[in-house]
Amino acid sequence: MMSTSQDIVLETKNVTMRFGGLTAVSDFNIQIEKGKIYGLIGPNGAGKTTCFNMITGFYTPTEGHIFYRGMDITGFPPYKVCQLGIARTFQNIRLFSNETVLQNVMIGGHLRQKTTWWHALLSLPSYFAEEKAIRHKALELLEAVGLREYAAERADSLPYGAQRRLEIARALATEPTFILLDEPAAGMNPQETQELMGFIRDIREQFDLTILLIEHDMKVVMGICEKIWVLDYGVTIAQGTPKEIQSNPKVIEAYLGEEYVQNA
Ligand SMILES: Nc1ncnc2c1ncn2[C@@H]1O[C@H](COP(=O)(O)OP(=O)(O)OP(=O)(O)O)[C@@H](O)[C@H]1O
Repeated sequence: MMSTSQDIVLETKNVTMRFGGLTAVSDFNIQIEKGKIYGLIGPNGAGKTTCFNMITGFYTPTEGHIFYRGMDITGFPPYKVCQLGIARTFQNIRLFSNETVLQNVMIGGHLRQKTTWWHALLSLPSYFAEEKAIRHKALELLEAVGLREYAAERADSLPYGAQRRLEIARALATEPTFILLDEPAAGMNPQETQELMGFIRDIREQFDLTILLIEHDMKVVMGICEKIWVLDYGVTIAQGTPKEIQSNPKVIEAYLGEEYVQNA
């Protein structure tokens, strides 16, 4: 079935990012359908994280436009992008390591908060009611990602795989409809990676999400992505289903290598 514009959660049109003389991303065009898991792959330095930084407002593209549910969000600051329903995680886990697991998730909830700091100063009931609601929601999210029993522990006391899940829980606390995961399997052992794949599918169902992920672990990418975009030196060299990507000669040459094909 053909997708209608309502099915498209995110669309980029000829998005280009230059840093001085370096073109990190060139004419990036993607259309991401609601409810799907998309992958962005390519060699180191290909421009993948730069794409994430443009979509989430950390960088303003030099050229081109980004549309979220039909709205032109090009150049919107990160907090605005987040409030609209786009959340992300980072390649290097960015948790508040001295804070508890629960507090880390509550921070995500605060980004959605309607009452402000002066409500708190004035001790307005609306402030305390909202704090309570954020706490309750954070505990529910921890339950959903299997970390409820660690709520009171320090974030940095968790094993690595659990820290990644916690970072995702914090992103979910901002109530996103679209989530970008930057190398979610990085540093994970095979068992954690296997669990992560199920986890990503579960949160998609449970929170009605659309997902774009960057990942170097091809088992994860080929196992859970419905469509894959391949970048090389900032240029999109291929796009398609896992099957199409795995047999694309340009992708094999630039990224996967003959060895991968023989072992696949
Ligand atoms: N703020 C910046 N200033 C200058 N150059 C940058 C900046 N951010 C990224 N680059 C450059 O843009 C290119 C693309 O980098 P990017 O981090 O997007 O690649 P990547 O595909 O995410 O790589 P990796 O897989 O290693 O994370 C690289 O050459 C990088 O050095």
